[in-house]
Amino acid sequence: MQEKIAVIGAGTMGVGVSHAFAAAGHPVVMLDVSKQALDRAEELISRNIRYYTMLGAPPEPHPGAIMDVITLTTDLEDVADADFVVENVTENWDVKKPLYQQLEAVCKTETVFGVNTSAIPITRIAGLTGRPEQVIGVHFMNPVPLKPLVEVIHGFHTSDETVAFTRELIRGLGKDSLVVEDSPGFVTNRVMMLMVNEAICLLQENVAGAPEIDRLFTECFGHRMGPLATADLIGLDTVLYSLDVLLENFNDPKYRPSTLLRKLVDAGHLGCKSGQGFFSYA
Ligand SMILES: NC(=O)c1ccc[n+]([C@@H]2O[C@H](COP(=O)([O-])OP(=O)(O)OC[C@H]3O[C@@H](n4cnc5c(N)ncnc54)[C@H](O)[C@@H]3O)[C@@H](O)[C@H]2O)c1
Repeated sequence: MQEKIAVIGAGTMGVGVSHAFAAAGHPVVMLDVSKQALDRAEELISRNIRYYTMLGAPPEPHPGAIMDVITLTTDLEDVADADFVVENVTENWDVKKPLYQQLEAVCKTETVFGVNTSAIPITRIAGLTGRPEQVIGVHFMNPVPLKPLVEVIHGFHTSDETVAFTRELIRGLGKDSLVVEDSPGFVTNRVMMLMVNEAICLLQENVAGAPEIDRLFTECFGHRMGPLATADLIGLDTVLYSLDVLLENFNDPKYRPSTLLRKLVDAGHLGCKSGQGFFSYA
């Protein structure tokens, strides 16, 4: 019997994480506070299945197999018996904090909490629960079904059993994992968010246009995507929240988000998920 997975948050990451666990045969409960987000998630997963298979993800065993094992809900009681929670809600302490207090109250004592955050320290989140040894960072990359490696973050209290259990689950998805110690932004986003923010500053200063900035990275450095397209894929609100977390934690002005980034988020230009960011997505 495959472990039951609870995926909290049905946005950009929740969609991909649910897809990956369901494709590996796990029963998945996907929870969001927004019924609209759940409807959109269902539509996106169904649409992504054929697309990701074309790009190299394992095919569905039979049509409908992936959605068949995903239950959509807005009721937290439905995740009570999950073996593993992957939390993917908005990158904001005021949103995550009450959620962990609720999860702690509702989930069985054995449940392991996997935190899919871009930058918030895992030890800080673990401190919201009465089971800090069962809290671990699982930094999945977007789009989850196509990315071969997961950055796993070892919190101050995370136990060896929790690390082993989590890595085994990730192996079952056909992915590898790499364990790093807890620090804001971990390895990936401490570097990547700075690069993305600096690219936005260049655009703001009219040093070059968005296509030109990205082209220099794809064609000169061989990056698969430029920093601005990467920001659009992540979500500009998530980039902004992550920079705010890095700035708050390190108290170093090098993480100060560009004013253009803040303006675009205020304007509702959030990247791929809203249809418009630095580039347009029909
Ligand atoms: N976007 C990326 O590329 C990426 C990559 C790795 C990690 N992350 C992290 O994953 C998390 C989610 O990011 P995202 O891009 O999917 O965000 P998103 O804005 O696309 O989705 C967040 C979802 O969480 C839901 N939500 C908010 N509060 C909730 C609650 N209390 N209970 C249940 N659902 C709730 C929202 O309704 C929304 O559907 C963030 O912490 C982010 O930093 C994002």
